[in-house]
Amino acid sequence: MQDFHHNRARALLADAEELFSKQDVDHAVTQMAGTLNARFDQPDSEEFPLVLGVMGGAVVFTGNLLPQLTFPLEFDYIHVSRYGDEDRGGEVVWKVVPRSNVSGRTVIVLDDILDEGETLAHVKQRLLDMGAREVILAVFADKVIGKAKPVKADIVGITIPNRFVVGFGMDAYGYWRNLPGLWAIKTGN
Ligand SMILES: O=P(O)(O)OC[C@H]1O[C@H](OP(=O)(O)OP(=O)(O)O)[C@H](O)[C@@H]1O
Ligand SMILES: Nc1nc2[nH]cnc2c(=O)[nH]1
Repeated sequence: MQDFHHNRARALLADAEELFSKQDVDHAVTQMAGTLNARFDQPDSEEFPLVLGVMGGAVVFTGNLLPQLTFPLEFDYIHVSRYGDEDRGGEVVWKVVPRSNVSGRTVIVLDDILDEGETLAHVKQRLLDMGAREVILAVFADKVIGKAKPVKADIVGITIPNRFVVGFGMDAYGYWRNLPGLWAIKTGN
């Protein structure tokens, strides 16, 4: 069993291509933090935004971004999945829904990737329905898919080509969320 996973994970990576190095990724996250700090770290600002990480893919992005934010905030998470262990999206499945603390708040949603946009469109709508005053979508990677998306990110770290990527929290078949850079895999493995 363990051999199977080792072999499959290694084969996946052997066929993959690094698109963004750890340095590229770090630089992009720091730029995103700068954008958020420019809005929320103001001397006379009384805003106290709620930052929501979208688990599981956003776990690494969230962990890297949060210590670079310099303003008072509340952190919480939601858990939504639509890909599971597949490389194609399906139905949006809520595993942990937003808590009632979103009502009346400015909510900053952190997610690893905006692909077809279905996940974040659902997330944004649910937060607005629950009474969020403003929803800011901050995505680490925005994929160029050649067609319109149901939602647009407000803050983007990197723009990536239309390939299935792993690393920096993103997985293929459950593998390689732990890679520090971003790699494109061959799909259909
Ligand atoms: O724009 P979309 O096409 O909807 O895809 C984007 C979503 O896909 C990934 O989640 P996934 O369903 O793989 O769950 P995970 O975060 O647990 O990996 C990613 O974390 C985004 O939330
Ligand atoms: N790991 C991963 N998850 C995704 N969810 C939507 N697009 C992607 C992608 O390219 N990679």
